Amino acid sequence: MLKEFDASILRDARRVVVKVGSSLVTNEGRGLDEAAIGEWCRQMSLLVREGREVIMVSSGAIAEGMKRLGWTTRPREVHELQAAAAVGQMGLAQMYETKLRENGLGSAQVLLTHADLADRERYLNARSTLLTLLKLGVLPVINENDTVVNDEIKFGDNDTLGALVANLVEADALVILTDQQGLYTADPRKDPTAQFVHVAQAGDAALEAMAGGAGSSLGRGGMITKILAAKRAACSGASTVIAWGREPDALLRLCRGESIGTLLIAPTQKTQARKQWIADHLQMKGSVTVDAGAVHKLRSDGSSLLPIGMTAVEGGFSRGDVIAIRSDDGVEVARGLANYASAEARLICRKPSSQFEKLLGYSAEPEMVHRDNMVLSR
Ligand SMILES: Nc1ncnc2c1ncn2[C@@H]1O[C@H](COP(=O)(O)OP(=O)(O)O)[C@@H](O)[C@H]1O
Ligand SMILES: N[C@@H](CCC(=O)OP(=O)(O)O)C(=O)O
Repeated sequence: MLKEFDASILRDARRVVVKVGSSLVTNEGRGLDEAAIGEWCRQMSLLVREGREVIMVSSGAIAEGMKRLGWTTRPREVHELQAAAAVGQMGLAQMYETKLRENGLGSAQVLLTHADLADRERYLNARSTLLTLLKLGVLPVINENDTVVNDEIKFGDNDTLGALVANLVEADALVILTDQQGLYTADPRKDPTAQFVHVAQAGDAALEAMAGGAGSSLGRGGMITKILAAKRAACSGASTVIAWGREPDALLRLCRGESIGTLLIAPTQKTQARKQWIADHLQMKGSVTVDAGAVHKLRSDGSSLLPIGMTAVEGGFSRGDVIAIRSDDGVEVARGLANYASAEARLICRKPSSQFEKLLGYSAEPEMVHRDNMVLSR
């Protein structure tokens, strides 16, 4: 196990996903905790003002819905849980909107399902929307779209959703705020001798043995889903901090480089992780051939691939598929995520972006493959 809490990880993080659990958000089910939500919103707005990009993943819809409906025990029927989520989500969105606005920040509600992130096209759409919101200086507040999912396809707990969002937007860090100071060697509610874990490597199997289930009937996952979320976030190079949500100024202090909570360090760097994922694609559904000028731009200038440099489109692929980029002698120059399906790519091949709207009926990205989603082949 690692000993040093590397405070520079959070200090240097530009893009951060913050996740808060149901019990914190709803004050153990007593109703939306206005003061706590206000505090997180104040801190997040200060972070945005200093140039960081922040996304919030907030639970609490079901717990708040139960409170508003006067239900004291969690229903077992899925449609009742879904109804509670629909009621509670109104309050949640309203509260975040109000508190962020009070702090001078715009907000946006994004409700996602597993199917949205499993489908390549919807995945890319969700990604583009979130990145656009960040660029606009608006803070996205995400929850699972509980009303349309059933048990088999649910994320279930928002720790997993937080990690998937961190992967989706390639965040530098995931901060999971909960009702404990962080990870202990055993559930501190059950084992008073449990020791605090300051730092460890995300994905270390020993952590999974320490973590138990949820501490209250409101939380879904407990510590185990947080440990697994850290492992998942690490796949795209994001490190995770698990910290107490009521720790004064926790978010600000973490981003100033203070050691708070448990840090689970991603073993691979962000860009390396993403490029590795692209490079590892053995089977590609298609390719594009590019002219000598485009080859030079990709290899020497670090440019994205624009359709004007393409001379042919081979195979059938969808938006979001990994495709090969080849020179006219068939040698693979690079590979990356296609912004356009093959049928559309054929329409805009050799064309400048000014003509895309006329050719496609809509205007979208100027790049066929963006540099961030591309890795050069050796
Ligand atoms: N090893 C552990 N260290 C800390 N907390 C643990 C551990 N194992 C289980 N837990 C429990 O996990 C709970 C936090 O998870 P959960 O109730 O799902 O919260 P949230 O709503 O914040 O996601 C804690 O209150 C604690 O009882
Ligand atoms: N989407 C659900 C959250 C599920 C849940 O309980 O998550 P968590 O409290 O983070 O373990 C809701 O808003 O009620």
